Amino acid sequence: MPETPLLDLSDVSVRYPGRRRLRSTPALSEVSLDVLPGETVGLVGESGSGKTTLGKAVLGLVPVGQGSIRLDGRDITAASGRKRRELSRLIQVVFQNPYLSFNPGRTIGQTVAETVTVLRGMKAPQVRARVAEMLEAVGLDGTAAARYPAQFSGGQLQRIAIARALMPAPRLLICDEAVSALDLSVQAQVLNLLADLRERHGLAYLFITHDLAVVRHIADRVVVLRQGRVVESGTAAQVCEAPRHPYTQALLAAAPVADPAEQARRREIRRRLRAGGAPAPTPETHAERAMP
Ligand SMILES: Nc1ncnc2c1ncn2[C@@H]1O[C@H](COP(=O)(O)OP(=O)(O)OP(=O)(O)O)[C@@H](O)[C@H]1O
Repeated sequence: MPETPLLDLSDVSVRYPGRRRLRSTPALSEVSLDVLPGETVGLVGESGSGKTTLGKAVLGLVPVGQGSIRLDGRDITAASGRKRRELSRLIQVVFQNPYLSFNPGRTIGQTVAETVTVLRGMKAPQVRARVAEMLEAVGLDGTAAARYPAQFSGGQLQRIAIARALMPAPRLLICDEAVSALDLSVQAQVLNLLADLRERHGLAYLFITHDLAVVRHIADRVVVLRQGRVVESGTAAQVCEAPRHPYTQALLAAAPVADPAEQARRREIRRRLRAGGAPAPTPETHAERAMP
């Protein structure tokens, strides 16, 4: 029997209020995707394609106009109240900018503790022990709890944001451009940390990014969004190395890369796309070479 998806979106459409109904395009149109337990699904697309809106729909932050969202088989499309609080425990999110994710006047320990205090009603000694455990899980020592955000680098703050998200023992982590603000070497460290946490905690990820190199590195499967619609999906290797849809090919060709040979290949792909011909993807992945 096929495994029940942890997250299952079926024909989900979202339209923001205030947009002119007849003339505007919805932010999401009939999007279907699923994430299996312990799986990493990359969601890619250029700016405005609807990636964040999809994450918000899963988190219940925007209303779903049509379609359904199921978590572990339960319909959560319009969950509210107690059910929504339970879901908040199971689905956590890490955002792009670690500097905006923290209150500068609160210690790291206070900030990391927030989710369990709110969601699980834990007592103080349990909370302190769990904070120390989670900080250690992301590679920081216990003294970090007493310090303030300004005393940490961007990469360390993103580790702390991940520790905070792990506090209530979620099953799904939505990473919305979670490594985009970090420079390449720090990015690689955080990606490795996420892969390691997945092994140890059986976490599943919905990994939202505009960066196909990152997705190639971390995802099992990739879904490509364009103007709120899924244009392509498949394994990370297939989508990143032999994309079928011209939009995915263009995304790949636009991704920055340091290697001159790869740059030449990209120029050729762009030239062919402009000329209306089919680009010829090579089996060699530039994405791996782009990662340190
Ligand atoms: N609060 C909002 N009100 C109205 N329209 C919105 C709102 N948020 C997003 N949109 C619109 O919905 C569409 C999808 O936006 P969304 O932020 O989901 O895209 P994205 O792929 O995450 O882009 P980015 O990578 O720039 O964050 C865009 O046309 C955007 O302008």
